[in-house]
Amino acid sequence: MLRKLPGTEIQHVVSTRPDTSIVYTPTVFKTPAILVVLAWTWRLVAGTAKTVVRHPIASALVWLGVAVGLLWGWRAVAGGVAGAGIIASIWAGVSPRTFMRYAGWRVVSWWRWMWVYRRHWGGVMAVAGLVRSVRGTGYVPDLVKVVSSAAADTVTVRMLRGQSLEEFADRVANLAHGFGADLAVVRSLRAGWVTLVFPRRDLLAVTIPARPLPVLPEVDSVEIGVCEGGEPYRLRLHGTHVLIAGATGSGKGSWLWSIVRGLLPAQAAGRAEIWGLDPKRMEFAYGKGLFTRYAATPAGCADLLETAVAAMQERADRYAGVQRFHVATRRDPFVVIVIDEVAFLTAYQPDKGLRLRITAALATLTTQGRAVGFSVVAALQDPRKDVLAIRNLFPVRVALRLDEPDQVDMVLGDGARDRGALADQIPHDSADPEIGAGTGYVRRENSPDPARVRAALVTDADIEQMSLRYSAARDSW
Ligand SMILES: Nc1ncnc2c1ncn2[C@@H]1O[C@H](COP(=O)(O)OP(=O)(O)OP(=O)(O)O)[C@@H](O)[C@H]1O
Repeated sequence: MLRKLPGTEIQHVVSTRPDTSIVYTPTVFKTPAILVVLAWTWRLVAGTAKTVVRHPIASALVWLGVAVGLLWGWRAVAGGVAGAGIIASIWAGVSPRTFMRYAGWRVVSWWRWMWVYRRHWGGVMAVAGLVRSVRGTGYVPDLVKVVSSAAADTVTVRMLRGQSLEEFADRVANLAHGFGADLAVVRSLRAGWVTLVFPRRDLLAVTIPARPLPVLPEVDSVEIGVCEGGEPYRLRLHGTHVLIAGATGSGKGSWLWSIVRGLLPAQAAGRAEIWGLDPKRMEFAYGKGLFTRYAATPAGCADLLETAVAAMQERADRYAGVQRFHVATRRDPFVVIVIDEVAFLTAYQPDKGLRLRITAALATLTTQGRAVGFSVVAALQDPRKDVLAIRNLFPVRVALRLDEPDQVDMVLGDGARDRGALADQIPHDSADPEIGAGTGYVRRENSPDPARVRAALVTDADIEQMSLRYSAARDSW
């Protein structure tokens, strides 16, 4: 083996153990001291400038402390720190919200940047396989910014040139464990940049009570629940169609009822109509007085869908050449057709004639309804294509808890699971059905990154209250 080594390198071989790669003694070049001093000075200046640019407030405080110390001595610095501490405590006591917003979270962000991320950055990147070596020099993705909130740390990273988002997405588990989080979500920011979100406290772990009924009639979007960061989550309805997929007990009902709840004031004002299709007779029957129209039998559902198609086409004829977009009015209300377990109507329906009628009506509504104010919201358990061939006609899709990892991309589109939509890992406990129920990932129309959200639970008591207030004793069925 040694004979095969080229030329003089044989002299430098220091290890030839069979279980390790060959190690050579390094060739030492004597660098002039002045070059070493210049290189270190340059690194110091560049590092300081970078720190000042990235952390202007913290840097200014440090410089201020140094200046005060030089001018008036360390007692003055200690007095200043104590004074600032007292002011901060009073501020935090009087208005904790503004204190955290303008000062507290900045300090937490800085601390976590330094203690959690900066300290372990190189090591975690190397172990996760995100460091690249080019001609013997190692390159590490650049940790640019950390923003902490009650819910999560959001870490902004500049990738190495030539690196892709997918490389980070493939290593979410390594990154999460490396930085002491339970999970990590990778989001694209812009070309060459990536955002890593490390949830710290799961704001979605608790059941969210039904959202307040809107004060004004709303049709564009309705408040469904809460986003991962704690902000309200609104689902757009007008001008789109929504597919909600989730295993049994995943909480599809809370999504459907939150949609109904959010539209009730608009329906009462005559600007919206909610049509309910309830083939299992389990979901909407309890509050069927809340729907403008309601059907439960397969034949009734087929008739209702065809009625919707006819109304949609009549509206499209009227609009042709006159108006291109729908505006919800009393004459032309926004019609939302809410369907529980659509597979009962499309795949499991034994009557082929009915199945074909229903599939054709659904395809027509989902391809032509958006512009004229007809939206379909459908829920189903099994997202396979043979169960709902037209699933791609739903621009907004929601993946609640799913049984298998493959189903995530079936619902949210290719690569969604790699981007952090771990719908197959949403917790479930048959002893406590509320655990994880209503939690899901949403792929929005304008972003490839899935968002984790949780719908509010609309209880039977909420439905009773809504019925008392809004049931207009409809006689349409
Ligand atoms: N958003 C939520 N928050 C907390 N608990 C919820 C939520 N949604 C549903 N649950 C709980 O989970 C249980 C199952 O919910 P739900 O019936 O809506 O599931 P599903 O997906 O419609 O199931 P199936 O397909 O079998 O009808 C409910 O009884 C309720 O206790």
